[in-house]
Amino acid sequence: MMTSKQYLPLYVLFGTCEKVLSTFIDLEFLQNPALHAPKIQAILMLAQSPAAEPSLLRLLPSLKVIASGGVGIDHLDLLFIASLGVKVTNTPGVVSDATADIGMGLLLASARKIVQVLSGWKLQYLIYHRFTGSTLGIIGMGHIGYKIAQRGKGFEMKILYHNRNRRAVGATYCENMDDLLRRSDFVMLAVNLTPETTGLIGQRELSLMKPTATLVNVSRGLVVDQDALVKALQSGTIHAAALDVTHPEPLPRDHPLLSLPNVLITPHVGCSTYQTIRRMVEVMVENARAAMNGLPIPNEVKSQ
Ligand SMILES: O=C(O)[C@H](O)CO
Repeated sequence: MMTSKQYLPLYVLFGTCEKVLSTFIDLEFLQNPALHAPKIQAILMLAQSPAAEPSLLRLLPSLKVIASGGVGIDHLDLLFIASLGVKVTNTPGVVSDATADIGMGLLLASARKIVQVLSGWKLQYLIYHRFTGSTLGIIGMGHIGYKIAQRGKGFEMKILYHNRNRRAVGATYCENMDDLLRRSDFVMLAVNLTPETTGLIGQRELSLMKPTATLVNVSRGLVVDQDALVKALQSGTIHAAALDVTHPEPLPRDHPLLSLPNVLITPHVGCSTYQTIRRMVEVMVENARAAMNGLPIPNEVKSQ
């Protein structure tokens, strides 16, 4: 049975999971982290937490590991952290089902305008583009992309995907992303945020999409050029967008994406189920413990 005292050398940067984490960590410890800084060997943080500042990390001479929850590690400066001799871990696979669920939920809600019609009869929203049997283009065929493809097949969708390499996923590979953009009724972004994927979808890419198409993003806000997206949605270049991620999060209240009638936005809740977060925290703790004890680390992320 774990007790919080065993975890005294952990310092937690809270994201949205305070309740779950507090079952593992002695909250009293957080009152005065500076006092404990020399003892801290591990930081647990969530993928959507603010970046771990170099100025903070330099204060922690005993730090061995940053155990990040979720799959994305774009909030971490891997090269700088490696230069401190500190390991980084994530929790791949744990978030895939829940994130794919949100992706499909957004897709379906957007296609059938479920949010727009919730409050009753609004004639302009009563006819939809079909969902079952349409073409779904997935950009990024990792764990999450794969789970989305499986769900799409349940809706009898034709599945296209674009990825750095071809995978045996029972879907049509588009080596050229433009080809996928031209052919898809729904485009789902499920890539990691890297320098190569930052701004992946801009004005040119949006102009290749069908005017009836919907863009769904469960990846990271920065994968899309948001100004270009606003223009594409206002001008009818594409039909709609459904976003679980934006940049920044949350968007400022006066951001045009928040008032467009053809946009649905959820607040980065892809992985937010009790079961996913609990498992995520368990894996974070397993990773942190392994690194702290010099054991093989289950999910180490190497800097390139
Ligand atoms: O990166 C992830 O896994 C999700 O965005 C959760 O933060």
